[in-house]
Amino acid sequence: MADPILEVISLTKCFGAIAASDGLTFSVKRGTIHGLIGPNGAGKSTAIAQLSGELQSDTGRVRFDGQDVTRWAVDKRARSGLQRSYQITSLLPEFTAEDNVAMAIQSQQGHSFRFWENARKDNSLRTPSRKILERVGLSDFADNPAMDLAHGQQRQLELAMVLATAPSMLLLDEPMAGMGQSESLRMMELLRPLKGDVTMLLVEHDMDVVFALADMITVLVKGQVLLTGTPDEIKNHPEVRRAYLGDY
Ligand SMILES: Nc1ncnc2c1ncn2[C@@H]1O[C@H](COP(=O)(O)OP(=O)(O)OP(=O)(O)O)[C@@H](O)[C@H]1O
Repeated sequence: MADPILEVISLTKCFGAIAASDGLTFSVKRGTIHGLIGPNGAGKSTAIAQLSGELQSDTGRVRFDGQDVTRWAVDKRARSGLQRSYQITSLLPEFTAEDNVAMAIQSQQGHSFRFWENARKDNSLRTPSRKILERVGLSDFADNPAMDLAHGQQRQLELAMVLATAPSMLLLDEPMAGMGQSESLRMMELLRPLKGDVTMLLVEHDMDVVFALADMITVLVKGQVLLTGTPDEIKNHPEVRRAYLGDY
């Protein structure tokens, strides 16, 4: 069995009287897709924000790749390989798909965009950018401005930008949100082969997607872990069915 790349130990975050995360404990094995599911308000987004470093936890610990990252800021966690997916809002709409990826590579290398016109001609950025666009199925759209891409393609571009930073683990908060069925299927087919190279923690409301992709699933209810198990264990667990899945 693969070793855990991420260990979440008694993680807690309160907003006033609400314990959005209440003693979360689970671990994610390296090279797997791990689903994080639960009803609305269960604390999934809060957990993702605590893991990415956007939210400081009240108590508990996060260990990533053998290091205690509990007090690390977002940037430091990202540089160590623990990355949250980009949001469409971080795309530069007037720049081409390739430019957006090249800038993500450049920012990972710690450069500024000051000499962007020169960087655009730089093969050390162009070649990997093209490769990453190919990996997310956007080769034919490399020269299109991001704003001209369809919604699903913009989500593919977000994925390309986060892959440009060479993450070892991705925190994906509803990567299929706002997508139609065919776009969602496409995204699934893009995520699946990344497994192995990139460990993924996947928050997703679409249970078909979660059950198709995840190796293990953690169910949250009211800020607490109800159960961690394989998709079959989760599907067939009476308490999970009662609390969340209903007649799925
Ligand atoms: N910034 C905040 N201030 C106050 N309460 C918050 C804040 N963020 C989250 N909460 C509360 O914490 C609880 C967990 O919210 P969270 O958004 O993490 O749940 P979720 O499982 O992601 O929900 P959803 O599936 O609806 O996105 C909810 O009761 C929510 O109202």
